[in-house]
Amino acid sequence: MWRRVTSVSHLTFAHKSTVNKNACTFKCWESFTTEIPRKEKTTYQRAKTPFITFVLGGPGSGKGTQCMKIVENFGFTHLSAGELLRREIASNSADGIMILNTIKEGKIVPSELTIKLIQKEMELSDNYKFLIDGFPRSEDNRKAFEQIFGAEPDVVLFFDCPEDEMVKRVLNRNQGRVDDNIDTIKKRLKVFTALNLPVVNHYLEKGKLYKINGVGTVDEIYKQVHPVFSSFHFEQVRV
Ligand SMILES: Nc1ncnc2c1ncn2[C@@H]1O[C@H](COP(=O)(O)OP(=O)(O)OP(=O)(O)O)[C@@H](O)[C@H]1O
Ligand SMILES: O=c1ccn([C@@H]2O[C@H](COP(=O)(O)O)[C@@H](O)[C@H]2O)c(=O)[nH]1
Ligand SMILES: [Mg+2]
Repeated sequence: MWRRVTSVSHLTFAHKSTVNKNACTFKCWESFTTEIPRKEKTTYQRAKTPFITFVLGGPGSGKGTQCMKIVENFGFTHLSAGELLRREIASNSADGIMILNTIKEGKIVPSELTIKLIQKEMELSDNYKFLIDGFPRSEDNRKAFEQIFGAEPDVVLFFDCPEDEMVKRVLNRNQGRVDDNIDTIKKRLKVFTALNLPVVNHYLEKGKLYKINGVGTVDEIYKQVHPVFSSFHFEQVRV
């Protein structure tokens, strides 16, 4: 069993690629001063450091669907940024109307607001493995996250899917989302190309990107995803 601490203003992430080591002010885990080599046989649970995965891809590329399978197999906590924003709208928060209008337009909510919601969920969680789905959506999002958390992600998954397939899936989704209509989808695709692809390229250049072919059945796609996480030797929930 590992120990949690309640205040971390004096602590830092024991993270390989820390950007701003003193920026982490949220409740997290006792950190080690020695660096943990990636993919060694030691489990990350013993390492007690947050393991952060960004899950990227266009609208309808299958991020949420694959996240469910990763949770099931590797015990991650799934944080969908879009879902957190929709929850904020539903709770009639002060920012609700602004978030709703932004989502209807397929635009991006200010970074600090989204990061605040993600940070709150991470604080509430006892887990150390996080899937952050649909974030960062822009270079501004990415830089703000790295500044505030003082850390970069360990893994970035990118679901690569043709636009016509993504449009088809979103229009068939049937979950009553205000942005699942052809007008908003077109806007979201433009925003994805203009603002999200630069983030994908950034992590490609950093060697952190795992590009997954997002076409095929859910299980066929997951076959590409599973080895990404098994290579880290987590204590698996289910094989
Ligand atoms: N491989 C697949 N083949 C066919 N349909 C799929 C596949 N993966 C997911 N879907 C379906 O496509 C729709 C979109 O998938 P999902 O919600 O996982 O995408 P997403 O990337 O999270 O989208 P968004 O960014 O809009 O939240 C869902 O209805 C889902 O059931
Ligand atoms: O980091 C984020 C994530 C999402 N948004 C807004 O929400 C919608 C829906 O997001 P999904 O990931 O598809 O659920 C997205 O189009 C953005 O408008 C955001 O602003 N920032
Ligand atoms: Mg989703």
